[in-house]
Amino acid sequence: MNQSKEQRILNFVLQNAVRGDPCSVVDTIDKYCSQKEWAMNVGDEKGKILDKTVQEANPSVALELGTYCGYSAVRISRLLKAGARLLTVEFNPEFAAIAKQMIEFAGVQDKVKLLEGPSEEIIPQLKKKYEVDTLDFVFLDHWKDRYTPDTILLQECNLLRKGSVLLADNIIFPGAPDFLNYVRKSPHFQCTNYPSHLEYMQVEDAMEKAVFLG
Ligand SMILES: O=C(NC/C=C/[C@H]1O[C@@H](Sc2ccncc2)[C@H](O)[C@@H]1O)c1cc([N+](=O)[O-])cc(O)c1O
Ligand SMILES: [Mg+2]
Repeated sequence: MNQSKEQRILNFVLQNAVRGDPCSVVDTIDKYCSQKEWAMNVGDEKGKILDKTVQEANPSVALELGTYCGYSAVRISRLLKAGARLLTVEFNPEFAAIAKQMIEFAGVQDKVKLLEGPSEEIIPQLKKKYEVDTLDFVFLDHWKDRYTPDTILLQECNLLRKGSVLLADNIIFPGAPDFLNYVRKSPHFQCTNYPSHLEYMQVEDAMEKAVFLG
């Protein structure tokens, strides 16, 4: 049975990156996906925006929706302070298995908890089952039509506090128009747009930061 693209990305990392070095894992994925096979990792250009936003928020508890191969989970967790944790949600079992190995190879497994299942099921479990009080940072990079319902769900589950930072990928391509509308029109969010480019391509894209005002 021939390998999946995601398996080929993982194998390239296992053979070319430095075990226990998250930066080398991130750089190696970017090398493969820019030179060999495109894949929907946030990439290095938007990754730098992600880095700055994470460092500014300096979260104790962060949530990622859409793990895929674990690129942004490794990228985010490498910046977390001692004792801080990232919960990342992935519902595709094949992707979750790849991401688990990617996270372990990078040596960030003590900071990252991969939750398998759809975000709409996992989010309501975060407080009781995963001992979350409120979320300091949320990275949205899953199905684009889930950004808005999941943002509403996070509020309904009282998982956001004054100052919680949401960062959404792909605002332009593939686009998340209803999310953009929702957060920009809502009195509960202060929004900032970060123009960028689609990972590994010369296509316009952008990220949107939405800070919850309570
Ligand atoms: O479609 C995109 N992303 C969807 C990502 C989806 C990821 O999240 C879950 S869905 C899920 C996870 C958790 N809960 C519910 C659903 C999928 O199994 C995948 O791992 C995308 C597409 C392009 N592009 O250029 O076409 C570029 C990008 O940067 C993208 O992020
Ligand atoms: Mg994306």
